[in-house]
Order: sequence, then C-alpha cells, then structure tokens
Amino acid sequence: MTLIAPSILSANFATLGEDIKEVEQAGADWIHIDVMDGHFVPNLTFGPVVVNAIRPYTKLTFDVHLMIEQPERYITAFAQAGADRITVHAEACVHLHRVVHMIREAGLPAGVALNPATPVNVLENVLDDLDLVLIMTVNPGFGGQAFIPQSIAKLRALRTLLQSSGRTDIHVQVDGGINTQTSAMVREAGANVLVAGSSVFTQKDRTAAIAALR
Ligand SMILES: O=C(CO)[C@@H](O)[C@H](O)COP(=O)(O)O
Ligand SMILES: [Fe+2]
Repeated sequence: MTLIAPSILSANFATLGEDIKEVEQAGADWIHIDVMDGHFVPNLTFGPVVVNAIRPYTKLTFDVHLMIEQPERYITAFAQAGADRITVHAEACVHLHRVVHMIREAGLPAGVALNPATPVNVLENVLDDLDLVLIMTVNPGFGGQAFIPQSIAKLRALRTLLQSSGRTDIHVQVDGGINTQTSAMVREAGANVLVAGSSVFTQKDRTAAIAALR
C-alpha cells in the first residue's frame, strides 16, 4: 500500500493547524515536517516549539525530516514535542549508528535520508536498525523543485540492497518533485511512502490531489 505524506513546507504557515486538519480529511496518511537549520541546507524552517504547537491538530503520524547538522542535539526535543518518527541525513551524522540508536532509545522508528549524490551502500551497516530509508529525489532545502531522474536507478539499487539484506519490510520513502507523473515511476521502482508538498498544497481539491498520487 502506498502512503502519502503531505509536506507542510508548502502549507500556509499562518494557518498551519487548519491546513493539517484539511489534508487529514483529504486522506493524508502521515504529516511530513521539514526541519531546516540554514547550515545543512540553505533554508530555515522551524523547531520543536512549532511541532508541539501543531500536535493537537491531528492524530496522524508526525514524520519529522531533520535537515540539520548534528541532529543528535535535538532528537529528545523533537520526540518530546510530538514526533512519531524521525529521519536524519547520513551526510549530517559523523556517528550515524549512534544517532540511529538515539532515535530508537527515544522510542521512535528511525529513518535515514540520502541526498541525491550519496550512494545507497552507506546504509549497509545500519540497515538492521532502520524502519525507513528516505531517498531524496531533489537536493534538500526547498519545495517545488524538479524531480531528479537518476533517482529511479537509485531506488532500484536500494531495492536490491534491501532484498539481499532480508529487509524488504523497511519503508522506502521519496521526497522532492513528487507529482502525478513521477509518483507512478517511483512506485514502480520500489517507493511506498510518497512525500508531496507543492503537488498537494497548490491544489484546491486536496482530496483529488492525494488520490491522484496514490
Ligand atoms: O524535504 C523537502 C525539501 O528539502 C521536502 O519535503 C519538500 O517539502 C518537498 O516539496 P515538493 O518537491 O513536494 O514541493
Ligand atoms: Fe522532506
């Protein structure tokens, strides 16, 4: 089954709670929350205070995508603020194994994200502890960018790695440039969790937008 995770990066920040309720009613499975620090990526968004503020608006899974350096400094704070799962970037962690364990010790499923230029083999030694792999299909930092076509070959390489490791149960998430055209391609290549920002929030009919992606 394909899960759709609207990214609130493309929501209206002045009415964030209402936008979240609206996509929940429109059929969203998870709410994708992009945290950016202006260092790891050239953009700034929000921290645990905002996650805590929007928590009462939905019971949907809060899928927190940390695009920050040294994410280990903030795992506990996001867990306490209401994150249901946390994904960190392999490129942002000197001690990736330790950070993955910190997420699990906070009681949450752990994800690792890979930038477009990072090969899937960096996951080999942490795969046992993962619940999700996020293949970035754009360079992280902004919504509304074009899907990078090489991502398809990378998804296939990930599928081969998961099969050879006996971990076909791991969620394969894609993020960036997912729309009605690219969703079919990434699903065929093995993705089962589709993050979508602009292709959901720019549409008036969000129920139709989510259904079309699924
Ligand atoms: O993590 C990110 C961007 O770095 C995303 O989650 C974006 O929010 C996706 O936006 P669209 O490409 O779907 O507009
Ligand atoms: Fe994201």
